[in-house]
Formats: sequence, C-alpha cells, structure tokens
Amino acid sequence: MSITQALLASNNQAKVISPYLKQIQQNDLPVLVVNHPRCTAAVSLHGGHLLFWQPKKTNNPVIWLSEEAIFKPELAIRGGVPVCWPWFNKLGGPPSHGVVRTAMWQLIKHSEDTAGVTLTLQVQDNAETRKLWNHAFTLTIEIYLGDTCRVNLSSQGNYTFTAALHTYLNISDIEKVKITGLGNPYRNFLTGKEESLTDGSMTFNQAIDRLYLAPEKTTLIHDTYRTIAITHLNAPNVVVWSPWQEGAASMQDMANDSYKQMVCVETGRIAEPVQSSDKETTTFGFEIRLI
Ligand SMILES: O=P(O)(O)OC[C@H]1O[C@H](O)[C@H](O)[C@@H](O)[C@@H]1O
Repeated sequence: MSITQALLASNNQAKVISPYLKQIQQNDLPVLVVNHPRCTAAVSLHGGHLLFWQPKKTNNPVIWLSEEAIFKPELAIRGGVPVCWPWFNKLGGPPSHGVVRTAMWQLIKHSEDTAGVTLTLQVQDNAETRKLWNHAFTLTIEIYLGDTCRVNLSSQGNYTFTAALHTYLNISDIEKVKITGLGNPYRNFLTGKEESLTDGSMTFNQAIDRLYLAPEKTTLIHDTYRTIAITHLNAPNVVVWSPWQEGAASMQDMANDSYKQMVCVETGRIAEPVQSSDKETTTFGFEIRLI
C-alpha cells in the first residue's frame, strides 16, 4: 500500500469532522484526510502542509508525497506543498525555507459542498518562531480541493519576506516530461549564474535547481499520459528543482530512485523581497488543474 493509500485508510486516533473530512494521527503528527467524490487529499497541521491531492478522474496523485516521508515535529515533511516562509532556501539563514514548515498550525475554517472541500489553516508567531525570527506575524493558508486544487497564502505584519509554495508533482518518469511556460532568464542555483533558454521549455537529464525570473502565468508539465497546469497568482517567480539520483540518495526521507517520479515546480516571491505591512494582507498562490 502506498503512503497516500495508507493515510486514506488510516483510523489511527481518528476523529470524524464532517462527511468528507477526518483527522488522524500519522506517527507523531495530526493529519486531516479528505475523501470527497471529486478528490482525495491530506493536509498536515504540522507545517500547514498539503501532503497530496488526487482528483478522482485520474489514477495517480497529482501532488507527490515521498514514500519515505518522516512525520516528526522537528522535521519538515518531504513532498506535498511545503510552505517556505519568511525566507526561501537559506536566504534568511537556517533553517532551510524558514520557520513555519515545522510549526503547528490550527484549522480555523472548513467548508464543503458537492464540488469540493476548503480548509483554512493559520499559524502565528510563538516562542519557537521568535527564537529563529523575531517578528510578529499571522500566516493563513486556504486550500481548496476538488477537480482542481487552489492554494493561497496570506500574511500580515511589518517585515520583509521571501516565500514559496514548494509543490512536488507526481510524474511518470523525469526523463520523459517536458515543462513549458518558464520564460527567460533564470538564475541557476547550481552554478550561481544567470542563463537563458530559447523558448522557456526544459527537459531533464541531470540535477536541476533554477529560479525563473519572468515566467508565464501558467507552467505546463507535459507527461506521457496527462498535462498538469499550474497557474501562479501574484507570484513573479517559479523554481524548478529535480534532485536527481545523487540528491535523492543524500536525503533520508527519499528513496534513491524516487527522484524519477517527482519534479518540483514552486510558486514563489523570491527574487525581490516583499515589503509587508500590518495594515494590509499580502496573498499569493496557485491553481493546479489537469488538461
Ligand atoms: O531539502 P529542503 O530544505 O526541503 O529543500 C529542497 C530544495 O528546495 C528548493 O527547490 C531549492 O531551490 C533547493 O535548493 C532545495 O534543495
């Protein structure tokens, strides 16, 4: 049984919240599990982290979760849509991708109808986040799960930040997919150089870690049997990451050959730090659909 099937089937300390929603315990962490006529999905309260999403009209999850993912309070979960905030990668120092991937979020709102389920989770600064980043903040994520998947992250507070919704996509084979809509130019994180593509598309035969500086609004991931479209909202950057074999082998929470079945297409506000204020809310996000 795959990890996504195990989450769906789990009744470990299960609490039924509504016809389509229950909360279970996965090792040390509480997880919300959605089983709706239009899709299945799971969201971890640890990290405010969408773990996977699978519309019922397709046979495989669209958002990928590592079979080796570790569910422990001190670690970020490998796969899904990690929330990178208030900094991307090491831009604000350790920990990688900021302070909320390992924070406990609260479910503050939930609604559902025949089309899908909407979950709203929130986290605020606390003693742990203050130790790493000494700012007051309220961060809210709204996750809609139906035939499409929409995620929006909203923040308030006086500070500057960089951020990404670090989406891991499930693909048949990294060497057979093509991504289009990436624009020009990109910063190559592996060489530190700014480079260009002729037509904003790419295929894979090695590790990739790139920040696209002027992508189109929609990124298309052309797989052998389906195309995944991600439309970025209020987000000027896209990161594409494939750890390849050597990267996967260096991570304890990824099987060595699992790099073949995933690629990250991350919706970001990275190149230009965002000035936030406590008077208005800053929101960015994405919508994923199959075409
Ligand atoms: O291992 P993590 O902290 O989750 O980061 C995983 C990856 O995230 C992004 O894609 C960055 O561009 C990569 O440089 C980084 O390796």
